[in-house]
Amino acid sequence: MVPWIGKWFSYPNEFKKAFAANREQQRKLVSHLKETLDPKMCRGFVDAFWIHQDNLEKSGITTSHFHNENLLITIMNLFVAGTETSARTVTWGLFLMAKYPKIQEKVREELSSVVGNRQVQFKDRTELPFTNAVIHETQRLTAVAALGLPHRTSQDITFRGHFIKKGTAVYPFLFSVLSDESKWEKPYTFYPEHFLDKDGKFIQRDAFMVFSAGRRVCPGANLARTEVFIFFTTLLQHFRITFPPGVSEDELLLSPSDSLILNPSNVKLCAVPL
Ligand code: HEM
Repeated sequence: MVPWIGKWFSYPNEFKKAFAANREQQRKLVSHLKETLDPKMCRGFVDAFWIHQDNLEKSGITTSHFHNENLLITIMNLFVAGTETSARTVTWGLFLMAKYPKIQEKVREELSSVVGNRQVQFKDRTELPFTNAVIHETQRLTAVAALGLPHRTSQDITFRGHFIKKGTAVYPFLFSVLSDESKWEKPYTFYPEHFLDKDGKFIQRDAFMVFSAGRRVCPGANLARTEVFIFFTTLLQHFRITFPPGVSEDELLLSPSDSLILNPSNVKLCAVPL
């Protein structure tokens, strides 16, 4: 189902090297922030972490989770989980707008009639059902985090007739629910109508699980929804997204490049100012 995943295991050294380089980059960033820390002026998450750690140490608590290793890993998690996912969702959205110019025009018309020339705000979403449906459909079809993250079974369990031993790593393969033929009218087609009722009103769908579900559902989902909505709509307000000259719409394939967070292959798009 996901043949590219084999490559991750074929090149473990490449993976380890990339991880080590990333870690070194974050370490430098954190050291710089520590050197320039002013406890009276908190600049963000890392400063808040240091200040809290310092307070705990001053009160004699040395066994908390606020230690350097946790800080580094948390920052790496936030960068990986919080930037690639949202950025690639917007990239896919623009890619699909180039591939489906009539849908792009319909989004722009809705934006123009509801928002006009002012800056889009997240609360406008309720008045923009078609645009909202296009963004949801982009996320459904392209499933940037198709594989979810690994979980581990906390006990022996039999699931749909399959015995799974305690401690087994399991992946919530989200692409399966996002393309389930019993849930979606046209699972493999870009079809914003999946999220619209017959009167053109936006509808939520239970099978829309791009952020996974349950206790480990993506904690950044609300931030991601806001970011994706604001970036996508603002770009479409100001630019027409087209293919580069000489590239036909058929050449823009929906198959993603090999990666844990799925990205369109070899995309080059033009943003023409309006
Ligand atoms: C379109 C954007 C995003 C998508 C599609 C997405 C999707 C996901 C998915 C599928 C998971 C795995 C959940 C599971 O284990 O079952 C996850 C986990 C996570 N996401 Fe997101 N995410 C997005 C944006 C963000 C943002 C903006 C942040 C934070 C700034 C974030 C932070 C995290 C973290 C920290 C986890 C791990 C949670 C844990 O291990 O319990 N994500 N995300």
